[in-house]
Amino acid sequence: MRRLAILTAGGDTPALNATIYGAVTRACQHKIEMYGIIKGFSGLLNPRVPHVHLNPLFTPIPELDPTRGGTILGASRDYVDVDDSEQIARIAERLHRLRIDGLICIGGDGTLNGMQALSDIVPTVLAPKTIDNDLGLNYRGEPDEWIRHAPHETVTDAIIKDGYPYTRKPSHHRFDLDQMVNYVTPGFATAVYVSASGVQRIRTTAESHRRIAIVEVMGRHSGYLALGAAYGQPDILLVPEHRLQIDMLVERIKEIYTLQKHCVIVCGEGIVDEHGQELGAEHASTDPAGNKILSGASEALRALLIQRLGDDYFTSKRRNESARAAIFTRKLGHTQRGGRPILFDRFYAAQLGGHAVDMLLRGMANAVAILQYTRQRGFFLSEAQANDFRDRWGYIHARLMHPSFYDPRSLRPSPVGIDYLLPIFNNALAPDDVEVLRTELFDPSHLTMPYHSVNVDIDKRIRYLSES
Ligand SMILES: Nc1ncnc2c1ncn2[C@@H]1O[C@H](COP(=O)(O)OP(=O)(O)OP(=O)(O)O)[C@@H](O)[C@H]1O
Ligand SMILES: O=P(O)(O)OC[C@H]1O[C@](O)(CO)[C@@H](O)[C@@H]1O
Repeated sequence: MRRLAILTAGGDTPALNATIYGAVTRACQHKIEMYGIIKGFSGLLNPRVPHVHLNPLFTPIPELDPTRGGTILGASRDYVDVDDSEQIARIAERLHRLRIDGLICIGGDGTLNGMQALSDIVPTVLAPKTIDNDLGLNYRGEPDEWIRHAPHETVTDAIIKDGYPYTRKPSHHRFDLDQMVNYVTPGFATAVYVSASGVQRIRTTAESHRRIAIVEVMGRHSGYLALGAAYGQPDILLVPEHRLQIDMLVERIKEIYTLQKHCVIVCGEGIVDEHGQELGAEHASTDPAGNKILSGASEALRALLIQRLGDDYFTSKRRNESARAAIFTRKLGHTQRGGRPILFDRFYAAQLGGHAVDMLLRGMANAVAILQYTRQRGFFLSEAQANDFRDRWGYIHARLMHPSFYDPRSLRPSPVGIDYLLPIFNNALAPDDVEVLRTELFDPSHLTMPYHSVNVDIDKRIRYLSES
């Protein structure tokens, strides 16, 4: 292989540049040229295929800094239509003219779905990323448990994908952490770091003003991020994999509020009510990939609590605030996806990027570089076939957090959930992750110099395929 291409698709994460860096470093060692495709799949849909040579003279370009969050290549959620054979033929022709021998897509479950069409025309592998930690399997064979229903069938608890409602058969699998496929994905650790810090900061106001804070974290239908936010010591944690038991929740809040005069609740953005309906789904819209944009779980929960607790509850506690004033929400939002990646993400993202290059060199295609963990071996790199992630209809589902990670009675992580988190976070931070704050944030030049975006420098490096 003489020349590879790499792209970043889906939402950004702090570890994308680190993955690109790992892939480029490995490519340099093998004297392979690496072209970065601009803005994910949309770069391939563009007849001029905007791209950047990432390692001229087999040296990584200086803009490629593994500690810089996001992606210097840009990302998008544009769609390669598997059924549009003409579009795919055009992409094949463009890659051929660019003399690309293999492609690395950095992305999550959506990217893996979108990669299928490409792997038929050029050897393609996925290097995983996502803050949601939903790319992977809790155990091999998990995709076979999905049931696809007729497009317009009304089914409770269904997740709608590509127009089809999907539900899960009850699982009889005996879960063991060692069997997870892709234990954790680069991007997740940094997002947890931000979420946990956010929870701690928001508690200050709740505690001082005797309020109930509801902190909403991302993750779509998967509760990993909410689970990880437990490091910020919220009083209550709500995850999408367990239906909300409102009576129990209200009782628990009262107990906590009576004791400590405030309460901090973390909720995943995809939490569901007693009937399996998403709490914040009223305002849902869709992006081109068909992902629901989940909005408003925390606001919907707040409305429920205002109604259930009422002003009287707070008056009885000798507060002169209404329930409306005493219960507030904060979405941590895109802060979870931004900024410098912490050590765990930086290191394993780079390893996975390098591994993706090795996989292509070994002749693998339509495959995924994965990060495995067992109690005996610790973390190690491996690979899986994309088909291992597909259900019987060929669809790759986002991994849900295994329900055993959560204790629905205490509304906290279960012992299994704690065992899951510990290996990731025991040594996740490096001294420089903390030191950087001390040395860089209050740099006096920040007050006088405008922000210099890496996009400006990358723009000067972009080349195009001639249209002739
Ligand atoms: N079923 C599908 N078929 C073809 N392309 C898809 C499909 N699902 C998603 N894609 C494309 O894959 C890319 C990434 O998908 P998506 O936006 O779901 O993010 P992701 O890879 O799951 O990562 P994250 O969830 O972390 O943002 C997008 O460009 C999207 O259009
Ligand atoms: O950046 P956008 O398009 O608002 O997407 C937000 C979604 O992307 C993710 O950050 C990653 O999939 C989700 O957690 C979240 O629901």
